[in-house]
Amino acid sequence: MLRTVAMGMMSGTSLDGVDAALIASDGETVESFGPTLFRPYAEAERAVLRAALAAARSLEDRTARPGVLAEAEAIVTAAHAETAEALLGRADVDRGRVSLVGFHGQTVFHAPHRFLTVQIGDGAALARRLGIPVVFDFRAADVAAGGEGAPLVPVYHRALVRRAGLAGRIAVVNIGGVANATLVGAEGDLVAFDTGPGNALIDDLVRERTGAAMDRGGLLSSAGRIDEMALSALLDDPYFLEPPPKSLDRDAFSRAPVGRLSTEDAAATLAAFTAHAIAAGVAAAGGAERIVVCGGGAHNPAILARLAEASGLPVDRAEALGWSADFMEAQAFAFLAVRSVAGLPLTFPGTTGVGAPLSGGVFAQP
Ligand SMILES: Nc1ncnc2c1ncn2[C@@H]1O[C@H](COP(=O)(O)OP(=O)(O)OP(=O)(O)O)[C@@H](O)[C@H]1O
Ligand SMILES: CC(=O)N[C@H]1[C@@H]2OC[C@@H](O2)[C@@H](O)[C@@H]1O[C@H](C)C(=O)O
Repeated sequence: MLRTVAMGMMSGTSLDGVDAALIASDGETVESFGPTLFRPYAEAERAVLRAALAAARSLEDRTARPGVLAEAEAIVTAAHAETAEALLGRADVDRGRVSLVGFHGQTVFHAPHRFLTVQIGDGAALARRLGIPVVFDFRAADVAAGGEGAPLVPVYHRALVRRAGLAGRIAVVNIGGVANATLVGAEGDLVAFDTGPGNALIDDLVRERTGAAMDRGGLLSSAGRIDEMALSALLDDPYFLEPPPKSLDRDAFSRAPVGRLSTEDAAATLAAFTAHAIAAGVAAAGGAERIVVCGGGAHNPAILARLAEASGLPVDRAEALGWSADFMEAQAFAFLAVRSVAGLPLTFPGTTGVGAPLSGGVFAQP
């Protein structure tokens, strides 16, 4: 099949900013990885996005943009246009060769059992502004067909595992705001699901207690002691008993059990919560020979150490395999855009619970 140079852009549940990455791919394999760019949200933009997340909880219609949601959508579209322009303008990028953009947008609400998943961001406006076709609204078709609408990245994880020629069953784990795992079997069979919290609870705790956006380098999580009672209370949630496929909204868990702990102990306990939920999820899904970690949580040594301990498995960061921990999702949406245009499936019974492999995404011409 013909290869496309595509740009993928992701604004994840942690609300940290826009990740953009270029890849060359035919939608089956990844020929090469290109330059990447991260554009953080300004604190004022992030405040509007947080307000939009709260407002979106009462949405009944996924296309409605009442009040702050319209403002947030304009911010998301503008931030992505700016990021794409900046990446396309770089000296190491040949703008004329980039022929497709995959635009995830920003999830503001995810309730697939109510047939509702809401990603804000105007794909048609982005296509016009960039003069490049854009694929967006990747989750809607899967949810409409009865799937979870997430995770979508597993088919990209499989392409990377095949490309690296890894043997055995591999767990690729993304620790973003929420954490998700893809188990890639030796035959390429896929089981995927959101494991539980990623960094969102830690981010919210640290913002409230210190004003910082994150526990950078895991310094607080590493300095604290895990409160086992609080950890048990956190893990005592029916979500962890549900079989995969399953997916989560960013704000599915409460951090009330760590409310009385010092900031360090609370952060350590929340890091352990993330790690234990991943380890338990991987084990319940049949286990793996190794775990490869990507997403921002790969920068938190307390999460990685607890994950190795709780799973008893070798845990590597994506970089150990030559993959990008920070831009894997952006690359994935480039890959998914190419698959969408080719009519290839994005989701599978094992990844979202959809009845049969299904393509998705909405195509916008400039
Ligand atoms: N240097 C760092 N030290 C510690 N934590 C970090 C570091 N860099 C990023 N993180 C954590 O990772 C988060 C961002 O991760 P990432 O970009 O993978 O999430 P996302 O893509 O927004 O979310 P999701 O995958 O759920 O959609 C930050 O909010 C922060 O908690
Ligand atoms: C609804 C939604 O946006 N979910 C995100 C979120 O962040 C991580 C996890 O929860 C995953 O399910 C998904 O993102 C990645 C990119 C995915 O779809 O694979």
